[in-house]
Amino acid sequence: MNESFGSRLRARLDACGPLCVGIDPSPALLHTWGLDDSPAALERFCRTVVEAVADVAAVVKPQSAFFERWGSRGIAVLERTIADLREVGTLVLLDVKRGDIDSTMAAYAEAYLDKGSPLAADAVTLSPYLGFGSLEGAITSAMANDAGVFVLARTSNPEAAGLQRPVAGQVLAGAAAANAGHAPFGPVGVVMGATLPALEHSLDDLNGPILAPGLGAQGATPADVARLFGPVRHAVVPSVSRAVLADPKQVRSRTLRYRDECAAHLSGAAAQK
Ligand SMILES: O=c1ccn([C@@H]2O[C@H](COP(=O)(O)O)[C@@H](O)[C@H]2O)c(=O)[nH]1
Repeated sequence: MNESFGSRLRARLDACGPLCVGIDPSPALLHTWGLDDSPAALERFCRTVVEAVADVAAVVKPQSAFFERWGSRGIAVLERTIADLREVGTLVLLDVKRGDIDSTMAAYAEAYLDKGSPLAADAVTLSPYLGFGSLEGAITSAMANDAGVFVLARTSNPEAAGLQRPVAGQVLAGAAAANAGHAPFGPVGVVMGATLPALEHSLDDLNGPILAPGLGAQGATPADVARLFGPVRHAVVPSVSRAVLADPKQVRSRTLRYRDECAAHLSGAAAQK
């Protein structure tokens, strides 16, 4: 695999439409599915989701926390889930929100981005709160491995606003600088919630993808995605977890509905421009 993450993401968005589906096997969802809270149930949950969405979601985003809570047995399920998805060509964005200093950050990059690692994903989420520069090694590693990173800029949770608002511009500027000259996207995406009341920064110069979580359970709608991200509709990847995972029999149909509604609203935003 020698194609950059940006090229692979572009191809996948063009082929499958603009949706990221989260795999969030929380105790509550396992219970709703009639499963016990165990690593075996975790595996069954993941296999069901992979079978339902792997060919229709551009990106699948396992939430690492729900695997980590089972220690090595949960991590083993995460490894298999990542491998199953990548084998069929679905892009895997591992939601781990890591961020640290030099050699520690390098170890995280090795764990999640190095092609040879058992946990290697196509991209990971990173936290920039030790300084955007602390992520440099991970960005270099992402490029070397044809992988990507998504840096938290303005997250979907309401309590983030006070902390993130003053620094989001720096995060976006750092991402744009790292992406300069790359086509069709650079390797550095950003996370901007679909729940935001408004975008306070332009994303025109980002030249990278935008993960927009918050659809469904957190209250954002496909119309919100188009309202916020219409001007960068080619680069936005709205993300939904609980709203498609709530019923094991409806994971695929709900995924298709969210995907098609997002695509329709985003193309409507194009028509209005
Ligand atoms: O800003 C952010 C960044 C990450 N998340 C994660 O996405 C999913 C959202 O799940 P829903 O069920 O669709 O609400 C979850 O794993 C979060 O940790 C986010 O919500 N917001």
